[in-house]
Amino acid sequence: MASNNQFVTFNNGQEYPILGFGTWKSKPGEVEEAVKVAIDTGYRHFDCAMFYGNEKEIGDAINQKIDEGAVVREDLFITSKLWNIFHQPNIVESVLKKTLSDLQVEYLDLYLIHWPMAFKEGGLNDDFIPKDDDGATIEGNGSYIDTWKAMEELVENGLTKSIGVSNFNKRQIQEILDVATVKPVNNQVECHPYLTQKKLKEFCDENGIILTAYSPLGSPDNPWKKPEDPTLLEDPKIMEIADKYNKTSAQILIKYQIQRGIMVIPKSVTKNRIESNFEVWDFELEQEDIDQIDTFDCNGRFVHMKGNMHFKDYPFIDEY
Ligand SMILES: NC(=O)C1=CN([C@@H]2O[C@H](COP(=O)(O)OP(=O)(O)OC[C@H]3O[C@@H](n4cnc5c(N)ncnc54)[C@H](OP(=O)(O)O)[C@@H]3O)[C@@H](O)[C@H]2O)C=CC1
Ligand SMILES: CC(=O)C(C)=O
Repeated sequence: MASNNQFVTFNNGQEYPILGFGTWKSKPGEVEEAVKVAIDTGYRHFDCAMFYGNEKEIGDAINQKIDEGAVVREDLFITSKLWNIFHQPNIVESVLKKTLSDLQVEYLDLYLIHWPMAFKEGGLNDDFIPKDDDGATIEGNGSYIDTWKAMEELVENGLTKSIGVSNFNKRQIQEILDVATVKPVNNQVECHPYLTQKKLKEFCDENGIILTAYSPLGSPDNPWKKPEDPTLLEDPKIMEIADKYNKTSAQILIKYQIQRGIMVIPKSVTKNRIESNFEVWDFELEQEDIDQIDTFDCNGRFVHMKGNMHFKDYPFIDEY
């Protein structure tokens, strides 16, 4: 099944599977089994983050599969992300080394700055969301430009093959490009039919940066979801297209991104969903259906971190 994988090529020549496996909200206790099922299904690209609190269990799953001979390390493409309290350059390498130790691997394939905005600086044992007495997140002094310079050293030291960013807007990416000696290969952002990221994609295409679509199914288990929020997977217009191809809504949402050349990382801890989300290689959406899905854009964001809107590097004030 793994042979069905389709790859993108980064600006540094590294190839990466276009379809990956999300792990946010996958609890310790369930994520280990989910990752093992995913590897058996054929997924080779795993999207992780220290913030998700489950890298140790993901590492256990990966290593069990390596030990039993199902895969070798070189078959896998593992992404992780540097959290917002770790922007100070002198701590970046030790934070990555903690992720490597939890994932039980010698190197990452892709390491991202998780958000452009910095929270109050902390260490590995500190709260990931530092709060003041009123319960508001405390902003930090970090600058993503300085952080980027420390990220470049990780590539030079062989700790990660590629580096990139996540949740960065056009202006913030341009600032990185202006100083980079190692170019970002990837910007991971929320992306689905309600937020197609057309303009950001055009800018990234022009600069050789591949987008990854997070929350591609509309993140129905998102902790900030309100009852009145639309459920993308049940959108009648998506369901109609799914019926036309005899596919599920999830498969249409995943294939939509693949045909746009966008990496896509749906999350599931449910065996039959993990499997069916990977069964997207035997059909092609017609261009008229892709064009129609493009028209569903309504700047609909599920992961907005609105509580941090006043931070100097909050990314979602700019148009894109
Ligand atoms: N860089 C960043 O800041 C961010 C990165 N991410 C990354 O992107 C990944 C995906 O995004 P996420 O927000 O988790 O949301 P998704 O859009 O992937 O949706 C996940 C939800 O959809 C359900 N689901 C999965 N497959 C199906 C299916 N075939 N039919 C019906 N329901 C289904 C899952 O349920 P169940 O698990 O119960 O099966 C879960 O509730 C994350 O896990 C994370 O790795 C996400 C947000 C922010
Ligand atoms: C889910 C995630 O990656 C966030 C909120 O940063």
